[in-house]
Parts: sequence; C-alpha cells; structure tokens
Amino acid sequence: MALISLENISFRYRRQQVIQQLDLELDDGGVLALLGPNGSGKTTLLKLMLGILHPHGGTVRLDGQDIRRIPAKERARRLAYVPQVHREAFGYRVFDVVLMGRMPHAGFLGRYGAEDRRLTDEALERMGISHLSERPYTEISGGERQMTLIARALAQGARVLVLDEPTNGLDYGNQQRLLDRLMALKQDHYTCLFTTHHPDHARRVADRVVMLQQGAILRDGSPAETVTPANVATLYGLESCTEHHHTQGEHLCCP
Ligand SMILES: Nc1ncnc2c1ncn2[C@@H]1O[C@H](COP(=O)(O)OP(=O)(O)OP(=O)(O)O)[C@@H](O)[C@H]1O
Repeated sequence: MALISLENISFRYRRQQVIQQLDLELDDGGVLALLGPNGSGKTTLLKLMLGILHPHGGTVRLDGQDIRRIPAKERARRLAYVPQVHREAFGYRVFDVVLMGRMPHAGFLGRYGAEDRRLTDEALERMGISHLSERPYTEISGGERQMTLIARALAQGARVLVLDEPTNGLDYGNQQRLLDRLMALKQDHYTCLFTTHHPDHARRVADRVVMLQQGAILRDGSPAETVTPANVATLYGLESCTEHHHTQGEHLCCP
C-alpha cells in the first residue's frame, strides 16, 4: 500500500484551477523531488498531501486512510512539514523553536517533559546546530534557520518529511550541506519529499523526480529518465538546455 496517495485530485483557489485531476503515489523510503516553474502548484500539492488544504475533487490517503479522517495531532506525528524559511516575529531560542516540534506529543495542558527535551537535543545535534541552541531564532542566518526548521521536523518524530524549497536562499556551501543532510536522513530510513528550483539538486539526491507543469504531471520517474536537457527545457519553456559532464557528475546548463 502507498504511504500517501493522491487520487484524481483537483484544487482551485477561488476561480483559479491550480491542480487538475492529478494522481500520485508516494511509497515509504527514499527521496522524491518535485520540480516545476513558479506558480505550477508545488506548494499547493504539498499542502494537499499534508491535509492542510483539501481538494475540491478526489481523495488524499495516508496509509490507505482518507486524510480528512485523521486528526491533526495524529497527522503531525506521521508527517512533518518544513515550510519555506521565514522570519519569526518573536525571538524564541532555537531550542524552543525545535521543542515546538514536540507539540503533537505534549502532555496535559501542552507541557513538555524530559523526553521532549532529550529528543530536542538529539534533533539539534543531528542537524549539527547544538551550538545555536540558546541563540534567538531572529538572530541566526537563513541557512541556520533552515537547519532549525528541519530539526523541529525531526523532533516531531514523523518519519516523513515534506520540505518546501529547503535550499532556497542558501549559499552554495550550505546548499551542498543541506543536500548531504537529506541524503543522511534517507540512510536513516526517513521518507523525504522536497520541492526545488534546481534540477541538479533533484538529480543529486532524489530517487524519483516528479515534474509539475500547470498543476499536472509532465514527467515522473528516476532522475536519469526525467532530468534530461529536453525535459528541463520543456518544463521551464526554454529554447535549449545542454548537459555538462565532469568528474563530480553532470550538470545542466540552459543559456
Ligand atoms: N492562498 C492563495 N490564494 C490564491 N491563490 C493562490 C494562493 N496560494 C497560491 N495561489 C496561486 O496558485 C498558484 C500555484 O501556487 P503555488 O504556491 O502552489 O505554486 P509553486 O509552484 O509552489 O510556486 P513557486 O515556485 O513560485 O513557489 C499560483 O498561481 C498562485 O498565485
């Protein structure tokens, strides 16, 4: 049985149709990258998968169960969402931002216990940001914030991580480090789904790539099958795209 299945999903914001009769199944394990131009519906699709938005047609299932019937707390124990990095209005300590991931497990009156704090420490360590624990979230860099949000998702205890443009706004080094973390999570048997504007990132870490164009799937398959110069040119409406091979692998170049 698929971990998440989208069956004949349609969604619109007011009159704008954004997702059109889309079918997609996500299995347990591995990394799926979602590629698509601005406005193609990637974030909307993630929110439908998470049960944050509900489709106007079709059904979203989590482990075979209609996601609308799964209470929010229970969904949060199974699926963790890492939204695009944002600036928190309040200067919570990094530790507290990550601890908030324990909310779906918190006891009576939302109190956190010693186990919640231990899992928070563990998540901070896993993302390599224990040294930031006491710093205000408003006073750390974009890359550090991204790591903090992933740590919060790990503390949440869900085995499925859904990340919206996790490399957005990161410098080259931090992008590579973040992709390495995603690969490490895959080794630890997490299931990861992420959106990206970088076909090369999809190629580097994903086992499967879904290309979304105007709310419909253009291609779905392994990176070798999907992230080809011809498909990338079609996806982004470019005249041409070429592939460069070097010792570290290949990368695409679209003039
Ligand atoms: N809350 C909203 N209300 C109305 N329209 C929306 C809303 N959110 C998104 N849209 C519209 O739906 C379409 C799809 O948006 P979505 O954010 O899913 O695309 P995306 O592929 O994630 O884009 P990007 O790559 O720019 O982040 C866009 O045309 C957008 O303007």
